[in-house]
Amino acid sequence: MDKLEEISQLYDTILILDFGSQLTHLIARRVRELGVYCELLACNINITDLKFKPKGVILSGSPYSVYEKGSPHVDPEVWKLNVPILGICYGLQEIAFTHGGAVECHDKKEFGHADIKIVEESKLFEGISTSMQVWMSHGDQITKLPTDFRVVANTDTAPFAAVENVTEKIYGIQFHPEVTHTALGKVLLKNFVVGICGAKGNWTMESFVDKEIERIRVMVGPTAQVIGAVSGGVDSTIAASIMSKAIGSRFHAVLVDNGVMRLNECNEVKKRLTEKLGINLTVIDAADLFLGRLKGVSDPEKKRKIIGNTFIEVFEKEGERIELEIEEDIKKGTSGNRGKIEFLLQGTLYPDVIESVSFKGPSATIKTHHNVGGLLENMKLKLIEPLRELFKDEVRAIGTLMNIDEELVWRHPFPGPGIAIRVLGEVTPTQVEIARKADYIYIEEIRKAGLYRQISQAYAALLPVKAVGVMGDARTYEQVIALRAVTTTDFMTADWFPMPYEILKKISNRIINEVRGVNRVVYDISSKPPATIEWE
Ligand SMILES: Nc1ncnc2c1ncn2[C@@H]1O[C@H](COP(=O)(O)OP(=O)(O)OP(=O)(O)O)[C@@H](O)[C@H]1O
Ligand SMILES: O=c1[nH]c(=O)c2[nH+]cn([C@@H]3O[C@H](COP(=O)(O)O)[C@@H](O)[C@H]3O)c2[nH]1
Ligand SMILES: NC(=O)CC[C@H](N)C(=O)O
Ligand SMILES: [Mg+2]
Repeated sequence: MDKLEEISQLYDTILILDFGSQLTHLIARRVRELGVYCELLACNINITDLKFKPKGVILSGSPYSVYEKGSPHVDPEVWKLNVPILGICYGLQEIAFTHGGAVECHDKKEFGHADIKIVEESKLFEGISTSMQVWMSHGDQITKLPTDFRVVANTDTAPFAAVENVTEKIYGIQFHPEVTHTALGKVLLKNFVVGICGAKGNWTMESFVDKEIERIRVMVGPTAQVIGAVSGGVDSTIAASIMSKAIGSRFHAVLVDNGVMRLNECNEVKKRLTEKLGINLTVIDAADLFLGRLKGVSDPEKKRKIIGNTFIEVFEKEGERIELEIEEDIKKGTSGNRGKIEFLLQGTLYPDVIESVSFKGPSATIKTHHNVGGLLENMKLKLIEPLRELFKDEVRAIGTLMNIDEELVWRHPFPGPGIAIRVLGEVTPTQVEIARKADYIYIEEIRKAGLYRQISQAYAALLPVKAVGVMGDARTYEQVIALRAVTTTDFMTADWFPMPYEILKKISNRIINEVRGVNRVVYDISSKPPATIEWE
């Protein structure tokens, strides 16, 4: 493999092994916040398959019990890596269980806040006084410490709240430093990652962009070409800018108009990408194809699958068209340094990757994200995903660094299946038009009120119900628009936004007056979970 192919070969990397805890991605967030690069992989990977030598390893928590049949365990090779290892909760229990200690279900469970007493000096607790408030979530406990380990901290109910074997460089804590409820959790993680592992905090977005451009150039080589799925969303736009900087006109950006984009979206995206970013974007009008296939379909999952598959089809066709064009040029000798299309660019982010690394396979399917990753299996193109290792806020930081318009960088995410999953029930051109107009007014008013940046995502959905109203003294029997606005950092959980009444009043008035077919507007006050951000 080329030396530049893996980001993990360029930065000091902490390896996080995931045992399936809901909190594992937070460990990754916290380590990245320290400026240290980390990768999250399934707990049962073969250590010999690792493409890099980590500076340290963190073992996550888990819903399982180490002693239960079928519970997940690490490849024992991990203990021979000779780098520091930190076990968190289940991770600690895994250390005890595999090193001759004992773990049992305990009648005193600890959920929530606890105070630990630090009873021994330890590098892990450097800069932290003799006690610390932590957040616990466990029902099992170590009942026998392996030999050569010592207790560093305890609580009234957990005698082994923190343990270590300094010679073997193995550390374990029963509490969760990755959650903000453990106030000094970040200090502890820094002590481990920087102090004990010696990882350099050189994971900055400046260095990332330069190295990524260089990595892409090496990967693509001097003549190959790249086709890119670009939606105008922040992820694919920034991926496209990086690609364009790396290989210039050998990059072909393609936007598919699937007939369920927002009002004026395709034109605006084309304008923005061409004028502001110098990216050559082809818009393919496939609206009729998509809407034709969606006719008569009201099941949300079916809609998503139809759209996902049609995306692939349209994309492949466009790839073939560009290929033919290039072949002609090659025959005529006018291709310059243009070779064949060998790569496909996508705006995939790390959360998408994380969802598929769990040791027990992807978590329960709640929604099939129209995932262009599905292209992988039967495509001859190799994938390039420059942002695959990044979280959304890191992508936004890159956008700011690259001087990309603030408006674009802070754009609310827009799902690939677009308005089709915001028109509940059957998607017809008329229904799409109603939702589109209402959405436009909604977002316009949010912007006017200066609230756009405070909200993480907002949109209007069209409900498949009719309600009675009275307009101009006449009875109406029309549809209902639901307004959704949420705040969130990671889009995995979200709160509904407390929209000021005055603004709601204005929006409701405008939608009912300006959008034919709507006589009621409601505001969605459900958080995620139990609801989700999109209605379908
Ligand atoms: N209409 C489209 N045309 C071409 N590619 C698309 C389209 N919609 C989505 N994609 C592709 O699917 C990927 C995933 O979509 P997603 O909405 O998650 O990301 P995004 O649109 O780049 O950013 P954002 O999350 O901010 O909307 C995009 O990065 C892009 O590669
Ligand atoms: O590109 C996408 N393709 C999809 O199929 C898709 N489904 C949901 N989303 C976006 O994901 C975030 C979480 O949405 P949910 O709470 O509805 O699952 C929100 O930001 C949603 O807009 C999608 N994005
Ligand atoms: N949060 C965890 O890792 C819990 C580990 C184990 N399931 C317990 O209850 O103790
Ligand atoms: Mg999008």
